[in-house]
Amino acid sequence: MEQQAIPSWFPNQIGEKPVALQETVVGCPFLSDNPGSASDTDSRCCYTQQDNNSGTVCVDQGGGLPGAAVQDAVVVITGASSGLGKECARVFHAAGARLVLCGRDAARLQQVVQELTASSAGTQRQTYAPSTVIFDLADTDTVDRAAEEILKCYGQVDVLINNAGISYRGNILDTHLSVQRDVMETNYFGPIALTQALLPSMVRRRSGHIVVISSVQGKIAIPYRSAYAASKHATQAYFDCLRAEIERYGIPVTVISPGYIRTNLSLNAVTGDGSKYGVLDKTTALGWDPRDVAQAVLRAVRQKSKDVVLAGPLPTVAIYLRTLWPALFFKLMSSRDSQGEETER
Ligand SMILES: NC(=O)C1=CN([C@@H]2O[C@H](COP(=O)(O)OP(=O)(O)OC[C@H]3O[C@@H](n4cnc5c(N)ncnc54)[C@H](OP(=O)(O)O)[C@@H]3O)[C@@H](O)[C@H]2O)C=CC1
Ligand SMILES: CCCCCCCCCCCCCCCC(=O)OCC(=O)COP(=O)(O)O
Repeated sequence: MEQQAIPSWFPNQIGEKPVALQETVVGCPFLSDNPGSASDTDSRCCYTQQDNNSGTVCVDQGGGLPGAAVQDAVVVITGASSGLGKECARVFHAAGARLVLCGRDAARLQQVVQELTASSAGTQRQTYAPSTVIFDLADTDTVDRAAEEILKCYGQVDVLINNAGISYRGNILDTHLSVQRDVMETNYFGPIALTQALLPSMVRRRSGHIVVISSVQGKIAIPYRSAYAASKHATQAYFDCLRAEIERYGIPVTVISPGYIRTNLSLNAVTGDGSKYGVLDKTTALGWDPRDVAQAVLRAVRQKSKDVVLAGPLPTVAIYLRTLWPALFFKLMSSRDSQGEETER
């Protein structure tokens, strides 16, 4: 089994085009038609997800399903200063949520608040000026204080969206252990600390919803992403445990695992010595439009989805392969390694 040769026709490309840009559309036929159309009412995106009740994999065609109300809900979004977090802020704000936006940079968050407030002018729906709470998720000691501040904003949290995160580029041999630890602090310990700090108030109210933005790399591990993939695998595991433990309180847990998204993630990634990578990778530049991913997050919240994978056909097959034919998956990953890091960009 381990020695199996890879057929020459086998897809061998890690940075495949996302669904939105693919000719053969599997995930979301409407994304490529409407790059600028992301809006609260445009819920045609279809994607693979775990059905809320049966837990079976289904393709959600959107529309029609009864959903949880977002109007007036208190929604906390970490990493709201840029990328997916900022777009989530836009769609939840437009849907009438009372937002608490979190990040490390007060000025950038204030800029988001101003943009959202300006965008509300003339809209019919009741919208709210967002609040902000500034803290560093990697400094878990400050997270309890931040959670108190968050709770003070509206006295409750209805939806916590753990979105903030950082990526990594490097080979394990040259990576300092401190870098592995730092990525875990931001991507894993920070979000779980915040979740655990806010959870008791949700349990007391028998109400709330925990969402985490993981990644396809929470389901499969690819070369040169050890710190990132490990942090996302840990995230998946923790929130799967949490889902089972808190279902009895009526608090759903949603894990969202996107493929590449067009954001600053690769620019902000850290390398093996802790320095900034600073490159906009091709895979990132050609990734999903963050507005469309934010719409999918809104839908997942409304539908109380348990597990949503937003990925094109190759990553989707890779996820199944990892479980059903691991030897072939490992062979493919080693073949990526032998071609060098360039293949992941
Ligand atoms: N882009 C992609 O291809 C994919 C992204 N994801 C996930 O999406 C999420 C959002 O990333 P994305 O928008 O792409 O990337 P960005 O780099 O654009 O945004 C990351 C956000 O996280 C915040 N952040 C980073 N470190 C910390 C910290 N220590 N404390 C508090 N906030 C922090 C940043 O805020 P600031 O620096 O202002 O403090 C920023 O708002 C991440 O969890 C990422 O893993 C998942 C799959 C694919
Ligand atoms: C019979 C057909 C078999 C096809 C199997 C081919 C296997 C191809 C491997 C595909 C790997 C896809 C990796 C996708 C990674 C991804 O989408 O990551 C999302 C991120 O979080 C991006 O973060 P990064 O920092 O890595 O940019």
